[in-house]
Amino acid sequence: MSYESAKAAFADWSVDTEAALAKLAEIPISMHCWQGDDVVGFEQKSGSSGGGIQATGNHPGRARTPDELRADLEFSYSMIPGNHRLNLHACYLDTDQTPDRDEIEFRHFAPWVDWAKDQGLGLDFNPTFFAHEKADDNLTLSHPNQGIRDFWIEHGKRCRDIAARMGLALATPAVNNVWVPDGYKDTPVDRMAPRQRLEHSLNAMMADPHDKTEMLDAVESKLFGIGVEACTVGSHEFYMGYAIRKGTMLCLDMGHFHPTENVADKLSAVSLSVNEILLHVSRPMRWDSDHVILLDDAIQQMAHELVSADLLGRTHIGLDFFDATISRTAAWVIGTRNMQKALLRALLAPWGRLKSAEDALDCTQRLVVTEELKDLPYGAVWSEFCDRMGVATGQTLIADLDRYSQSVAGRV
Ligand SMILES: C[C@H](O)[C@H](O)[C@@H](O)C(=O)CO
Ligand SMILES: [Mn+2]
Repeated sequence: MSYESAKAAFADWSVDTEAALAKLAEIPISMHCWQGDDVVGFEQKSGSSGGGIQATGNHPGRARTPDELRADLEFSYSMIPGNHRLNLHACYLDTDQTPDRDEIEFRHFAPWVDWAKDQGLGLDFNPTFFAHEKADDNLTLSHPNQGIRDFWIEHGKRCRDIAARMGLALATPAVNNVWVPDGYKDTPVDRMAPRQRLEHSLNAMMADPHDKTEMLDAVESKLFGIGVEACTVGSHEFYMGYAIRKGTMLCLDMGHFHPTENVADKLSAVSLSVNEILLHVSRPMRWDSDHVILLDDAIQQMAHELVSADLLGRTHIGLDFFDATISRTAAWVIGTRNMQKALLRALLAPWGRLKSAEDALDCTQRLVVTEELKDLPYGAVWSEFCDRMGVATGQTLIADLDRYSQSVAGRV
């Protein structure tokens, strides 16, 4: 179907496709660097990830250096319509030096900032509280040992400074998201002490104020991870309370709740108590497996909530998945485009009509309209968006993704 026919089909429902396309073009997605190299980083050190983050698979083409990762990212962004962001982890520093986590400085990330400026990308940042010998107990900011806590507090402080410098350099605030793997494999006798220690460490780490035009603090909860099945110190209730009391952003990772929970349902609820939300859009399969996101019901509901509840202005959309069984660049492209497709569908919904039916308790009308909308020609509007942005679709996209994947297959 042509775009003009699709436009007319949506106009029949009083939906303006041009307004939807204009809005979609303004929504940045923060693409996570760690899909490109299976969460390894560039520290020339080893250590287990901890907290249950684990990339599985051995598809060829893993980026081994910052230059390779940037080349893969450049290709991927060229396959994704719109202007987006990169979410960088602290273990992805780009330097010949080998600073420990409590020694990193902005200069160790300067090549990323220069590159981001050149590419017109915003940057977001994350301290790395895993894959380090001082995290091997699966305890960091809540560790009973003061020295280990201090080490991680210093890391966290430095990351906030680095993120703020990134935000300043790129004239767009960098979200600095804190996730720690802290927890216990078996049932602890004292759940209070580690939570008190985590609270004190976070307070110490975030004591220095930063301009919100440069850096925004976020905290990320988790239900459980492999190796910390019995207790996660930074649980949802812990961070929800912390974010409300301290005025930080709350990060909702779609893989960090019970598999039957609807994370989209949480958006309106938490938005009444926190100003801004960070999303880690992911696809948990039975557990926090971080599969590449599909255009499925969970993602669609997330997009619907963002649009229907008017939360796009105070939600930062980040992605969090890592699949090493498929082309890593294709994973980025497919996942990011799926997030955009879900947003487009939400932007093309006749919200006034749907909400009127609901307000009138006309659930039949709500259901029949919702189901009829599924037959509308979303694909034609998406193709138009990609055409206008000079980005491939369909067979051309598939061929381009395959060509790039083949070109990096020789990396060992
Ligand atoms: C690498 C990220 O920090 C990590 O995925 C974190 O966000 C998470 O979700 C841990 O399960
Ligand atoms: Mn996450």
